[in-house]
Amino acid sequence: MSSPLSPRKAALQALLRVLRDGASLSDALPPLLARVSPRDRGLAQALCYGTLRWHRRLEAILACWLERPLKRRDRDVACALAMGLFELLYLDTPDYAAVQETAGLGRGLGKRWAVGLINGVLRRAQREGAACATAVDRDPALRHALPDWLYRRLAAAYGDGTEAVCQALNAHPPMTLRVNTARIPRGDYQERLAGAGLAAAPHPQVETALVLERPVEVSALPGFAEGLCSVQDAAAQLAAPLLDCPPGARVLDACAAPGGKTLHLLDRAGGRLALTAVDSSGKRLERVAENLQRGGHRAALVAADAAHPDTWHQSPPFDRILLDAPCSATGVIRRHPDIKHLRREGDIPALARTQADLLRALWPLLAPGGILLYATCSLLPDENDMTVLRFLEDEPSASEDPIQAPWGVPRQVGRQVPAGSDGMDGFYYARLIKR
Ligand SMILES: C[S@@+](CC[C@H](N)C(=O)[O-])C[C@H]1O[C@@H](n2cnc3c(N)ncnc32)[C@H](O)[C@@H]1O
Repeated sequence: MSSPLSPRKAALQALLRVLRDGASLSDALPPLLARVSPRDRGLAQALCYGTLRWHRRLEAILACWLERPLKRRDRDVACALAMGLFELLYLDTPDYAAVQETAGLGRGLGKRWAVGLINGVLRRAQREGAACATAVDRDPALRHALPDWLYRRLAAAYGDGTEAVCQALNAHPPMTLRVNTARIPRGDYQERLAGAGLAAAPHPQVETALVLERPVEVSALPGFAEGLCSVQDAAAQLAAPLLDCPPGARVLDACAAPGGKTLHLLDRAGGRLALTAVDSSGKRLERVAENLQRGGHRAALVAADAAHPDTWHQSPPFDRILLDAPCSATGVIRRHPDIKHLRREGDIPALARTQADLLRALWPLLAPGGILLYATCSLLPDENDMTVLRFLEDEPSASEDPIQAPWGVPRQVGRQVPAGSDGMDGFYYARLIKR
C-alpha cells in the first residue's frame, strides 16, 4: 500500500502532474486522492480544481510580490504558492491555517528556503491582495484566468455574450442526471430521489434532465446500477432526440466512448436499434460496454479509426449517424479546468482537420434520406459551423436540416449552446440530411 498523503500534498502532486508534465487531471488525481483520508478528499479536490481554474489569475497576482519569476526547477514552489493563494482567496479555511500549511509544504519538497518565501508572500497577499487583484482584473483574460488566445477567440465569437460565457467556464458545474424516461417518468424519478434525501430540479429545456442540488456518489442514486438514470449534462442529452432514431434503424455512433450518448440512443428506442459504436480507443470502449450492460442493451463495438471505414465497415449503409467529434472541449472547461493548461492554439486547426476528415469519411456510409448529427463540446466556430459549412460547400448530396429549438443560439449552420446558457455545458449541434 502506498503511504497516506495530506490533502495539500496530494493536491500539489496532482497540480505538478498537470502543469509541469502535461498529464490530464482525470489521470493524475484519482491515484493520489486514494491516498488521502476520505474526510480530507473534498479539500484535496477543491484545491486541485480551484487552483487549475484560477491559475493564470493567481500567478498574475503573485507576480506583484515576487521580485523575479521562480526558476523552472522550482515549479513545485510556484504551484504551492498558487495553491496557497487560491485557498486564501477562494476557500473559507482560516487564513493562518492556509498560510502555515502551505508554507509547510516547502519542507516536504526538500527546499527549506521555500518555507520562508511562501510564508512571506502569502502574508503579503493577506494584507495587499485586494489592491493587486484589482489591477490584474483590468485585463479580461487574466480576470477569467483564460489563455490570451482562447479569450480572443471567445470574444470574436460571442461579442456581448463573452463575459457570461467566461464566467460560466469558471463556475462550479452542476451534477445533472438523465432519467431513462422509457422506464420511469422524470417526475416519478424525482420523487425516488427525494425519498433518498436527494433534492433535484427538472431542467427547464431538456425533458429528460434533473439537476441535483448537490453532487453525490452514483452509488447513492436510486436504480443507477439498473440503468434508471445516468449522469449526463443537459446539453449532451440533446443529441439523442435530435437524431431521433426510428425503431429498428441502423445507427452508427462514431466516436462513441465513453458511451453516454450511445446509451441514450438505445434507452430512447427501448433498445430496438441496430447500433454500431466505433471508437479509436479500445480502452475507452470498455466504458461503452459497461454502460450498455447497465442499460441492458446490445450493440456492436468496434475499436477503429472512424475516418477509415474501409477497415471496419462492409455492410449496408446507416439510417442515422452520430458524429460526436473529438474537439478542444472548450465547452466543458468548467468540468475540466486542466483544459485551460493543456490545450494550445495550434491544436485548433489540427482538430478542425480531423473533424472535416471524419465528416468526409463517414458521409458515404449514410443512406439516402438518412440523417447525420454533427456534435462537439467546443465553443469555437472553427470546429463547429466553419467545419460544417465547408463540408456543405463541397458535398452536393448534403444539406442542413435546421434545428428549431428553444435552447442555444442559431449559427450560420447548426446551433450553439454557449457555455452556461440554461446552466448547460457548451455544445454545438448541426443536423445534416442526405439527398
Ligand atoms: C467527445 S468524445 C465522445 C463522447 C461520447 N460520444 C459520449 O457521449 O460519451 C470523442 C471520442 O472520440 C474518440 N476518437 C477520437 N478520434 C477518433 C477517430 N479517428 N475514430 C474514432 N474515434 C475517435 C475518442 O477516443 C473519444 O472517445
